[in-house]
Amino acid sequence: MKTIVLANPVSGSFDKNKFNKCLDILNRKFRKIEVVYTEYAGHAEKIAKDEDYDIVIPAGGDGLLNEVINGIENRIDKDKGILLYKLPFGTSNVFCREYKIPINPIKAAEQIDITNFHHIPLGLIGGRYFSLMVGFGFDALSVKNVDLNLKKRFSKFAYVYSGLKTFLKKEFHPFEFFTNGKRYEAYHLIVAVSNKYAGSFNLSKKFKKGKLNIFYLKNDKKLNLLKNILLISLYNGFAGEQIYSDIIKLIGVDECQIDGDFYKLQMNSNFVKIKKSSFYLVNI
Ligand SMILES: Nc1ncnc2c1ncn2[C@@H]1O[C@H](COP(=O)(O)OP(=O)(O)OP(=O)(O)O)[C@@H](O)[C@H]1O
Repeated sequence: MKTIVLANPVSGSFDKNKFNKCLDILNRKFRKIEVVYTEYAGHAEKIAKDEDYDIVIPAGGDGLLNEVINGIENRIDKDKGILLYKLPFGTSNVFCREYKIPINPIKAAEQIDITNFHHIPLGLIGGRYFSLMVGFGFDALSVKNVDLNLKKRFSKFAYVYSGLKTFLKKEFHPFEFFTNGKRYEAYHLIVAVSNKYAGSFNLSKKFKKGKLNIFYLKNDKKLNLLKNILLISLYNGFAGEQIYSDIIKLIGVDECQIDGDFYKLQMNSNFVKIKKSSFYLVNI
């Protein structure tokens, strides 16, 4: 069994000492480990797609994990049964919170147990897979406007600041989507396969795992948007409309955030689909 650890040395909470301790633990557990430090955005995706391995352990944030997942899902031999685990060295580590991987990376390394594993639901839009969510409107623009220097210095608060600026300044545009035999119009939309959002908040108490959980606001009233931001942050719940589906056709919008990173879609007409991961997430 070949294990590859892909570390992003510029991820939000990367710490060389802690990482070395994690490697000591992993070296004791696995016989053959290769460690690669990413050198640029996209590097982890290329390795995950092209290299030979049985277990892959990204050490970084949700953006790094998203690259690894897209790398695996685009492999020719993606059904060979790759195992995946994650060491949380990111800014918000939403994926680890969703799947109850300890937020302390050393504890996460200690608790890895490759005798337990399962597929996880993924979303797919415009050729990109996601393990958390895709967001449009306020969600997308807040991520787009994050100042990367502020993110380096103030971590999560850079997102809060960007959200505030976006909320105060931006006008939002309507777009439409079709699902379950109906047409919907929205200004803000989150399509989630994970209930955890922006850290440890929950999107909904009625979240359905294995479905596209669709949260949308059908008007652009700022008060309505504010109410939702506050409700998610304070009460773990979304006050707008919530529906479930397996497939959505979305028209009139091409800017989104995927798993916390801004992404420009190639077209402004796209399907969002639910998929089962071809890899297995190692359980704890
Ligand atoms: N060596 C590198 N130099 C610059 N960018 C990189 C490098 N390696 C990976 N990246 C990019 O950095 C982005 C952010 O990294 P990552 O997700 O690991 O940390 P984060 O943003 O702090 O955490 P989170 O996504 O949980 O908030 C990723 O989308 C990835 O494409």
